[in-house]
Amino acid sequence: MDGATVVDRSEGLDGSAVPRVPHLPHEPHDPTRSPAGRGLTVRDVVVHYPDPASPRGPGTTAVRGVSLDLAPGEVLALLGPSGCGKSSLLRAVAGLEPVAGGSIAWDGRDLAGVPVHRRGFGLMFQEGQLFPHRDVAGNVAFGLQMAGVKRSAAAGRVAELLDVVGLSGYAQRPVATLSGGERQRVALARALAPEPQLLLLDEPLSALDRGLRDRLAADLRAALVATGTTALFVTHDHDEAFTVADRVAVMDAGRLLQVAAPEDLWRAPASRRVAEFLGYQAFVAQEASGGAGAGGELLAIGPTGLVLVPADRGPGESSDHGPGAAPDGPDGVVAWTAIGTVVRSAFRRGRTEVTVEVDLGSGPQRVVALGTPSAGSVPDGATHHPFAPAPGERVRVALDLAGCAVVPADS
Ligand SMILES: Nc1ncnc2c1ncn2[C@@H]1O[C@H](COP(=O)(O)OP(=O)(O)OP(=O)(O)O)[C@@H](O)[C@H]1O
Repeated sequence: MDGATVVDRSEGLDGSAVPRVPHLPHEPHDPTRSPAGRGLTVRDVVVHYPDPASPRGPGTTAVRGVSLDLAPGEVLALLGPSGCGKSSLLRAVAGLEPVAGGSIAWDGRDLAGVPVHRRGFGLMFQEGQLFPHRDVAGNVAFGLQMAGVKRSAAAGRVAELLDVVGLSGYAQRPVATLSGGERQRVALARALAPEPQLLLLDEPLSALDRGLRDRLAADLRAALVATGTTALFVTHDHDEAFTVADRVAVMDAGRLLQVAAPEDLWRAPASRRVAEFLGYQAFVAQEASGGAGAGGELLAIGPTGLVLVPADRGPGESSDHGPGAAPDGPDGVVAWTAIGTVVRSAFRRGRTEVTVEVDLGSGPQRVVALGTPSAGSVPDGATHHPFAPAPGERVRVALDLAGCAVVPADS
């Protein structure tokens, strides 16, 4: 490790300056949120896979007592790391996997024993699995034909759906000529066409490249909202979950950790594990950071929670915010600072992200701090280039509390 890294404790980590973070109440998980049992009701569901090599072995319990509700018209994302049980839960709701415990109901009707094709649910997977011998319209019309919808009525619905997914004019295109993103749009139109009472989507965008995923996630949300579709959406990508869903359910190791609207989840993660999964990059004991009366809590520092400040800027020159205030931007920087060593600088999305090795109280670690013009901008005619320090330079990082949250320390 780089011996040059130091903590400037005299300037706040253990001392005078007190970081103040708006402390939002954590939304408790309320499994009875759905009005009068309408929509999807999942109660204490367990999904267990026997060990194929040894039927008497312990097998794998993929879902461990999950309860959640999905109101009509709501889009809920199941978010969690690979192997946490998202797909198993989705498949159990679809009827593709038996439940080893608990119950799944739609509009108050228990679905135990109701086969997949009688649940009235639509499915869409990572690879849209289009019919290669049908054109775009033929693919979208498939579900309608299965449901006995007349050809003339189906044609109108197909045109409507192609419009919703942004593929007007594509009706006669052979699917082999489509890009990956266009194929997933067709798959979405096909899944929406029969107006499923619940649409189940399993990583529908994960086969696409990053930029396309971002665009399609927004379009997917628009299509679900425009058609009033109730949807359960599985993803391991929090950006995608936040873009598509009304509420996000975070899963880990078969259990549900927190269910909340994206903004609430981001501002008040219920535990360190949830915060880590959302991308909070560092955790500082409140005692160490000088938080008043904050025993048992951690300050969770998000991707925008650290900024660079000029090396000569002391705590006394920092902004002063009252308790509960939610500072944002460079003005939100408080006196809590530490000195570290630059590992690299990268200019991304219009800002400089500086990776700094620094000790925030629990040993040296790498964090990303945002360069701001106030950190030492370089005049260039009418414009200012953000400060981009070179590797090895010593810099001072400071908190931007608008990018931080408080989580329980023992979580
Ligand atoms: N058919 C199966 N037989 C045995 N074990 C299975 C089966 N399907 C999944 N599992 C196991 O159950 C656990 C949960 O898997 P699941 O696919 O539900 O997770 P996931 O969160 O959807 O993961 P990913 O994001 O990687 O798809 C994993 O340990 C997995 O190995």
